[in-house]
Order: sequence, then C-alpha cells, then structure tokens
Amino acid sequence: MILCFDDYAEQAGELADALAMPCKLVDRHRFPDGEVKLTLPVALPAQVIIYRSLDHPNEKLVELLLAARAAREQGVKELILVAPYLCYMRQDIAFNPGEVVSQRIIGRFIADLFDTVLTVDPHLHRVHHLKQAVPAKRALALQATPAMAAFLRTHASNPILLGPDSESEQWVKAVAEPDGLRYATCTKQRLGDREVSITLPDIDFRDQSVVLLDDIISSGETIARAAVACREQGVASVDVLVTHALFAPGAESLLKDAGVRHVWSTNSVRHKTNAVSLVALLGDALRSWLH
Ligand SMILES: O=P(O)(O)OC[C@H]1O[C@@H](O)[C@H](O)[C@@H]1O
Repeated sequence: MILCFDDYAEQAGELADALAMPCKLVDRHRFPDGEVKLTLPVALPAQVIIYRSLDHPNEKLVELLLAARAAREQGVKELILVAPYLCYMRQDIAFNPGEVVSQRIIGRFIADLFDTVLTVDPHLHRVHHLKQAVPAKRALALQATPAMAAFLRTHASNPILLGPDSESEQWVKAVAEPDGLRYATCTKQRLGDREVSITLPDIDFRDQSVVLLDDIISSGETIARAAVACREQGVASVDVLVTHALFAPGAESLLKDAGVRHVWSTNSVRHKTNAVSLVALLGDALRSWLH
C-alpha cells in the first residue's frame, strides 16, 4: 500500500496505479496553534510505502516522523520512503565553526524512520553514494536523465546541452551522449544565496538552440545568469530542463526576464513546469522490492 499526503496525492496515485496497489491518504488536521494531528488508515499491511517529495521540508519532516512512528505502532514491518526530491542534501560541509551539516543530520533522521529510501538525483557532491548521506538499510538514488533524454527527443531539435557549472556535467553528459548531442558546461562562482557569476565555455553559440540542464532551480539565479550569457552570444533560443523545480519566490520572473523560452521539469516537485514524469522510473525500482 502507498500512503500519501494531500500535496502529492496525484503523483502517489499514478505510482500506485503503475504498481497495481492501493493508495490511501494520511488525513492532516491543523490545530489553531499550528500543530498537526495525523490520522492514518487502519489495518496497514506489513509493507508500506510513504510517497512524499521533500520540497518545503520543515513541516513535512515532522509529519514524516509522526506518520512513520505511528505506522510502526500499527505493526508495519517494512517502511519505504519515496521522496523524489530529498531535502537538506546541499548542506554537506561546515564552512565555518559551528555550522550545522544538515545533510548528515537529516539523513540519519530519515534513515532511523525508514528501512528503504528511494529518491531521484539527490544533490550529493562530496559523497558518492546516497547511503553515506542517508544510512538506511537500503538507499537508492535513481537518475532522471533517461527520462529527460526521451523528452528532449520530441521537444528540441539538435540542441547544445549546457550545464551551468562543473557539477552538472554528469547529467548533461548522460542526456547528450546517447543521442550524440553536443554538450558543455559553464564555470560558476557562487557569491551568495542569490548571487552567482557564470562564464560560458569557449564555443560558438551564435544561432544555436541551447538547452540548459541542471538538477535544481531554487532562486533561479544560476539558470538566469547562464541564460543571459547565452543570449549575449546570439543564441537562437534558450530552453531549460531541470529535475527538481523548487522555484523559490522570484525565480520564475528571473527566468522570464533572462529570456528563457521554455522551462521544463520532472514531476519530482509539483510545479506548473512539470513535463517529464518519473512514475515509470520509480515504479520499476520499487517493483523488485514489493512482497
Ligand atoms: O541558483 P539557484 O537556482 O538558487 O540554485 C540551484 C543551483 O545551485 C546548485 O546547488 C544546484 O546544483 C543548481 O546549480
């Protein structure tokens, strides 16, 4: 059985359909002081999947704690978390004394609640395996790149794929290579939460169709700066394809002002740019674990 909350009921329902299993809602009541009361379905089976993407994570983490512990109290033996976007993975090192390394702490918090954690393209740059960040019995990070490549085959004509920074090379390369597309990455310097500088690679961009490809749009600064730099080089068009459409306030207008034509995202995070479904990817990974 899949359990979901109202925010991701549609995606969870699609996944349940793909796996031919029931999907039930965790009811959420908010008290006047802001606390929540959750009500789970009763008579839960031995194996339960909780589907919830962890964008806007702070309240969701408390709700996951309540739901997972309550499911165990009902006798659930195996709990699987499907969180297409996994929060707090970016804070993976203390740059100053006293800075909290959230990745480690949230990773352990989630691993204490769930036997298995399934996610897509987590932002891991200093560790290489999800299990190092989320030490659950089983932790699997899927890649959205095959679904992105399939999408681009029908939505872009011979584009140059451009990653905005060196970290994005893994995704750009994985999407470009199977179809023999040209790809490159920019050099990025992050100066603050909402301030980055981007230097384009030395390529002739004139009249080319560029697709900027990255894992996350948060403030939108990275993609906007890259798009502006491309347009200054006389590109024919700039489109954007990302895995996780976090879109902090202001990001949308930033991209529009930068002259981005289309923004496409996977449905890991609910957003109006969602164009690439991850249901088949998640379903295939889960199928072998179900009993
Ligand atoms: O520039 P914004 O949109 O705020 O942040 C997203 C970028 O910051 C990085 O961590 C991500 O990999 C992406 O390149």
